[in-house]
Amino acid sequence: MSPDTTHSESIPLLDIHEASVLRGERLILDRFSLRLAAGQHTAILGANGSGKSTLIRLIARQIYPLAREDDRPAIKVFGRDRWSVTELRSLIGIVSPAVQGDYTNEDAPLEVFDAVVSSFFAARGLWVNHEVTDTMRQHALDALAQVQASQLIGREMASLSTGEARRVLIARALVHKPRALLLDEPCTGLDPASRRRFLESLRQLAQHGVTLLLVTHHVEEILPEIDHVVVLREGQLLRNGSKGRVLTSEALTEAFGMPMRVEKQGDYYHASVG
Ligand SMILES: Nc1ncnc2c1ncn2[C@@H]1O[C@H](COP(=O)(O)OP(=O)(O)OP(=O)(O)O)[C@@H](O)[C@H]1O
Repeated sequence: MSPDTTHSESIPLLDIHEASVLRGERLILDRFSLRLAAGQHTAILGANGSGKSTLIRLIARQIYPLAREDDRPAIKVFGRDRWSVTELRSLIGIVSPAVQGDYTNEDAPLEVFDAVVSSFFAARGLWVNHEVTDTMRQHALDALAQVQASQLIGREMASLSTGEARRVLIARALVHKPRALLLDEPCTGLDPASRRRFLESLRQLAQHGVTLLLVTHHVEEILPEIDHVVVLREGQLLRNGSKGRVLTSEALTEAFGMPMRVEKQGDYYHASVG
């Protein structure tokens, strides 16, 4: 497929068709279908164990669906079912707490700029055989500036706060100028003020051409730019539609198995138990 057709806006970002995922003996996703248009900022919401991480791992090609009886591909990303992981990363950047743990490991020190620029080599840090070009250097500097993290250059990743390290990892994903960013629980570990600042920086990305797929337990983190919401429950798609239609007390009560009250507060939504 030519790069031009791959980048056509008419091709969905994600097209999952009756995908089933088995982990151990258990069917975690059961004939799961979901189609997201290119450019459609989306929040993926669900209780613990509802299948959010499994879905991310499926999109990231860390796990594979069961083969379908009719041999049709169960998952296509930007219209294609075959991608090398490196190719895919340059179209969808993925930032998750698991990735962050790997980059902030004190036993394997890593400087901030190296953490970002080494993304060009799909490596964790630079090695002697990696030749960093001026263009790569500039893209890395631009990406760090885009998430207000330039001042962190020179610091060890392990010395950063949770929010700082997360911004650096988003910069690492942004060096490829991806079309989409898949963020798994991006506000975990942030205090309320850091969370608000961090969400504002995500809004900037959303407004400048990066499609956001935000996986969260928290309705409060759904940015005004996100208009599409997917709710999972027990490995199934419970709701899928516009924010106004999906973020209701009734839907969240069903999703979390407990009475929930959803209210709109300005451009954001708020949910409480009871
Ligand atoms: N490797 C595995 N083997 C067996 N079961 C698994 C495996 N990985 C996940 N599961 C199960 O699959 C279900 C969905 O897990 P998943 O991690 O996708 O949920 P989640 O929505 O991301 O949860 P959380 O919000 O707690 O992170 C859970 O019941 C979990 O116990």
